[in-house]
Amino acid sequence: MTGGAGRVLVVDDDGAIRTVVREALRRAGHIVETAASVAEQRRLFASFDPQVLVTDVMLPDGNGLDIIPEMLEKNPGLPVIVLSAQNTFTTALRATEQGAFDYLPKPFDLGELTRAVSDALAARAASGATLPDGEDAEDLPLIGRSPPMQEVYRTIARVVANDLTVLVLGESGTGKELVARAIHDFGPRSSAPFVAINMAAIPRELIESELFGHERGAFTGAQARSAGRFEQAQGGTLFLDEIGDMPMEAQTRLLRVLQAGEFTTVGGTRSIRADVRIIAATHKDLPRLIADGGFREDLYYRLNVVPIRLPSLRQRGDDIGELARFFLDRAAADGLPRKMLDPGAVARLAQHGWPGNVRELENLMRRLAVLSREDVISATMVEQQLQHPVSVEALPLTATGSGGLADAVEQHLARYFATFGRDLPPDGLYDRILAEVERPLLELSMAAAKGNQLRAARLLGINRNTLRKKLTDLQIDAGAAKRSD
Ligand SMILES: Nc1ncnc2c1ncn2[C@@H]1O[C@H](COP(=O)(O)OP(=O)(O)OP(=O)(O)O)[C@@H](O)[C@H]1O
Repeated sequence: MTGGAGRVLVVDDDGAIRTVVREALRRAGHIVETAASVAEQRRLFASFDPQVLVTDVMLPDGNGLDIIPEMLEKNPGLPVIVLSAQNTFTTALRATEQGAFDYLPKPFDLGELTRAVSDALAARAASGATLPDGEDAEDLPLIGRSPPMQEVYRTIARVVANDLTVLVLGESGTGKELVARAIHDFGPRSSAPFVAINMAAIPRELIESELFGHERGAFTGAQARSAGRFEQAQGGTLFLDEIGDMPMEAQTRLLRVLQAGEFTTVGGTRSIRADVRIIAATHKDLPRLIADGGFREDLYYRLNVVPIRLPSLRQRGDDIGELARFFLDRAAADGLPRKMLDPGAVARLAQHGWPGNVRELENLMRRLAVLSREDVISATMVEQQLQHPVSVEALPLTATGSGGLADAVEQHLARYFATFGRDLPPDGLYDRILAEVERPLLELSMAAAKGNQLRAARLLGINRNTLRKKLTDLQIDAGAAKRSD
C-alpha cells in the first residue's frame, strides 16, 4: 500500500530523532514539521494541518498518548503513529485505545517508519479498541519487552479492533493461547464468549460434531441435539488450537464454513450464520504439512490472514528474568511461599535452553517456590532444579486444594531421590522430610485460612499455641497471608 506524499508532523523531545526522522521522511517526498513538546505540537497543529502525526510518548510537558484524542477531535481520522521506548504490551494497547494508527517500539527502523507513514496516508483509518471496563492496564497478561515480543504486541494492537482471521504460530508453551485471549479480551467481542477447542485433544471422529454440533440421532450415541463450539462462540471468538492436527474431512468442512460464513450441524439441514472471529494456532510447520498432503492449502490461506509468530523463550533475552519474577509473584498469590531471585539465579535462567518455553519456566518457578528453603533463590538452587527435574505438572495450584500438600511431600521425596540417585538417601529421612514439609504445610495452611491462626490451627488439627510456637520457631511471617489476601 502506498499513500503518496503528505504533511507529517513529528513530535519528539530528542533532537537527534527529530532530525533523522525529518530527513528520512523528506527524502520519501513528504513535507515535514517537527515539535519538541506538547505545547509546540498544539501550536503547530492548526497552522500546519498535518495529514499524519508521528509522536513520542514521554514528552517534557506531557504524555504523547494522552493528547491523541484532542488531536483526533480537531482532525477526525488523522492517523497517529506512536513511537515508544517503553515497549510494553500496555503501551501498544493504550496507543491503540487512544486511536493510534500504528505503534513503533524504539529503536525503530527508518524504513519501517517511512512505510508506516505511507500506509497511514493511504488508509487514513483509525482503530478504536478499548480496554474492557474496569480492567487495570497493569494487570495485562502478556509479560516481556524483548524486540520479538514488541513485534507481537504491535500486530495484536493492529488486529484487536477488526475481525481478521489470525494464525498464531510458535513452539509449544510460547503463549499462543494467551495471545488469542488477549486479542479477544481487548477487542469489541470481549463481552461474548471466547471458546477454545484443541484439535489434538479430541478423537478424530468427534471433531466435526464438537465444532458444528449435531442433531439427535445424527450418529450412534447422539441422544440429544448438541450445540457445537461454533454455536457456543456466537458473537465471540473461536480459538482453533493445534489446527495442524485437524483431520482432512473436518478441514474441508471448516473451509466451507469460512467461505460461506454459515454452517450446518452434523445430521442437520438448517444453515446457521457463523458470527465468530477465528483465531487458529499451531506449533507445526503448516507449509511442510501441506507439501506432505496433511493440510489443505486453501484452508491455510484462509487462516493465515494475519500471522503472529511467537518467539521461543530462548529468543527473548531479558524477558526471562521478568517472566520468572512474574511467575514467583503468581505462585505467592496462589498461596505458595513468597520467594525472590538473586541476580545469579536470573543469569542462570537466561543461559538455559528452555525446550519447553514459558510453560517450562512457569513450572520451574512454582517448583522453586515450594522446594527452596531460602527466601532468595540462588543460581545453585536453579541449577539443582534444572539438573534434576521432577514431575511438576501437579504442583499445588492453590493452598486449599487437597492434593497440594500431598504433592509437596512428593516433590520433597522426589528431590531426595533425584539428588541421591540409585543410592538411598542417608538415614534420618523421616525427620528430614517432616522438617521440610512442615514449613510449606504451615504456610499453605495460613494462606488457606487467610492469616487467621485459629482457623489454620483448626485446619491442621493442632492447638493454636502449638501453631504459634511453630510459626515462631520456623520464623514464618504470620501476617503475610493476611497482607497478600
Ligand atoms: N508473555 C507471557 N506472559 C505471561 N505469561 C505467559 C506468556 N507467555 C506464556 N505465558 C504462560 O505460559 C503458559 C503457556 O502458555 P499457552 O498455554 O498460551 O502456550 P501455548 O503456546 O498455547 O502452548 P501449547 O502449544 O502447548 O498449547 C501459560 O501459563 C501462560 O499463561
